Amino acid sequence: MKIFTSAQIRELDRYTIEHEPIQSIDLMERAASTLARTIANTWDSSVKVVVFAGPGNNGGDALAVARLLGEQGYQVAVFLFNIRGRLSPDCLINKRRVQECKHIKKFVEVTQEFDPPQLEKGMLVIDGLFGSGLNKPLAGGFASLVKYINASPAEVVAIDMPSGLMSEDNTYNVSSNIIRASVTLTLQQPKLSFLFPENQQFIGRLRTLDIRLSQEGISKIDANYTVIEESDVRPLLKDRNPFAHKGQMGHALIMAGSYGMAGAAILATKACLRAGAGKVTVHTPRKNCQIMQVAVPEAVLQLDHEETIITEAVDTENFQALGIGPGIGQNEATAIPFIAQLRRATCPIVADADAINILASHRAWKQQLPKGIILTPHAKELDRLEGASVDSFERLTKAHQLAERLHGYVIVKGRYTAICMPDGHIRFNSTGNAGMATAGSGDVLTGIITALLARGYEPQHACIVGVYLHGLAGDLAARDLGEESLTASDIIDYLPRAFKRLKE
Ligand SMILES: NC(=O)C1=CN([C@@H]2O[C@H](COP(=O)(O)OP(=O)(O)OC[C@H]3O[C@@H](n4cnc5c(N)ncnc54)[C@H](O)[C@@H]3O)[C@@H](O)[C@H]2O)[C@@H](O)CC1
Ligand SMILES: [K+]
Repeated sequence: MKIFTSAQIRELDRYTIEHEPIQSIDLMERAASTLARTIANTWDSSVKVVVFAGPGNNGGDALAVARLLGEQGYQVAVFLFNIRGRLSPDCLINKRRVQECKHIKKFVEVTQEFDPPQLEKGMLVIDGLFGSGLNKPLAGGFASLVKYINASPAEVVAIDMPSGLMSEDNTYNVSSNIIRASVTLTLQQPKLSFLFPENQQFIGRLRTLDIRLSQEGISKIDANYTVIEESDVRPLLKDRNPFAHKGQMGHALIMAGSYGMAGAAILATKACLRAGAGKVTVHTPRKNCQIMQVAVPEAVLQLDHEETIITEAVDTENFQALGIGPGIGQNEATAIPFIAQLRRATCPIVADADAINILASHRAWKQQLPKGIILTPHAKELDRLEGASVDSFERLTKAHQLAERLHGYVIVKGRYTAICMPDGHIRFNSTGNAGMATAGSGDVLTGIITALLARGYEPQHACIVGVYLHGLAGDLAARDLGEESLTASDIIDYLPRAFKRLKE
């Protein structure tokens, strides 16, 4: 699913109007009837409704919703804010329709002073002040109105977006001047800012309503942001040739673990095997020998000369992929061979966890990373690598600039894991759950992506399939076990089911 910017939403709007064709006022009516139907399915007509409408098309939607609910027997009070004496054409038409509607008993057009209505518990506020046309943070009277609504005990339904929230960049926004909705009914597709954790407090429960904007227009507009869906992943999966032998299924090298962190190596290796690699070799410190042999008998061990840390860079000629970093620590004796290893590797690489921390403390090394490398930081690791960010948008921007600079892939892990491609595209994962916020979950992802690379997936496909499978395995595990008790090992155990589901 594509995520459009506000400029692209306007473009799509115009495309739909021109090519369907449909009058813009009728498109607004279509959106409003879907909104009103959704509201009526959740709240019956005993609820008192207060509608706050702004001067643009978001306000137009809200006025149309007010009329439609009024016609269905809801008691609706409407406040239209027309401070500048200028309404969008469709907002103006809907203002007249509300004024002519005998079911609306209270309609107030606010041009100067505003005497706010009492908002009580059990009332429903419909927020149609601003949507995707907001061009700067709210201030003055609108900011006071937002604070008034937020302080009230009434439930708030936001139309398209919580008013005050920007579709993309909220870095310089003022959070107290943004509506905190209990439900957001967004039109056609979620906005970029909805994917960020710090904005969940404004959005509440999100529902995306299909208002049938032109499918042709949607496919023509090139979106920088997309959300990965199952239908995107299925066609990418490789078949296993019935005549295959293990030598053709990819030989992966995992460089992981230090003494006390053997678990990271075990998880990455197991995940790599479960994600379909034909053979997996693990390079790990000597002291991990026994535990690795017992925990993952399928893997081949390549022991470092050192007892407790990794101190060698090795030949990768016989491997089709290298996964490096989980649990390796940040000892300087590991860091030096680590960068040598990256330079020396002849196969695709996934670098995770301590690999990223080492890069963060050796800034100059970032320039030496091989093209096509896949880095998988979580938010904190990315902050260490690229400097702290004030919010998720800024962090995403840094990640995407890093991917462009490296000609590589930066996977920022989180609720909607973002894969930043070297060409500037960003793909968000839709699978996964809060249960996966648990130690070792990242090591599992490293193992999965390494396996896919070894199997011969293109790096961008390995990233997409990898994050999707990882999240899906977590979701299937959580369905059976619940989120609270989920462990990284459970994600590995459910990988077979995730594959099966995608191959069905
Ligand atoms: N393609 C779609 O998805 C459709 C969108 N529609 C609605 O149209 C909305 C977008 O409408 P508009 O583009 O008219 O934009 P908005 O209604 O979000 O706001 C635009 C108005 O707000 C003013 N404004 C912007 N920032 C302000 C600020 N900080 N303080 C005070 N005033 C400010 C602008 O000058 C303009 O008058 C969507 O959010 C949605 O609700 C629907 O009508 C149907 C189709
Ligand atoms: K709104």
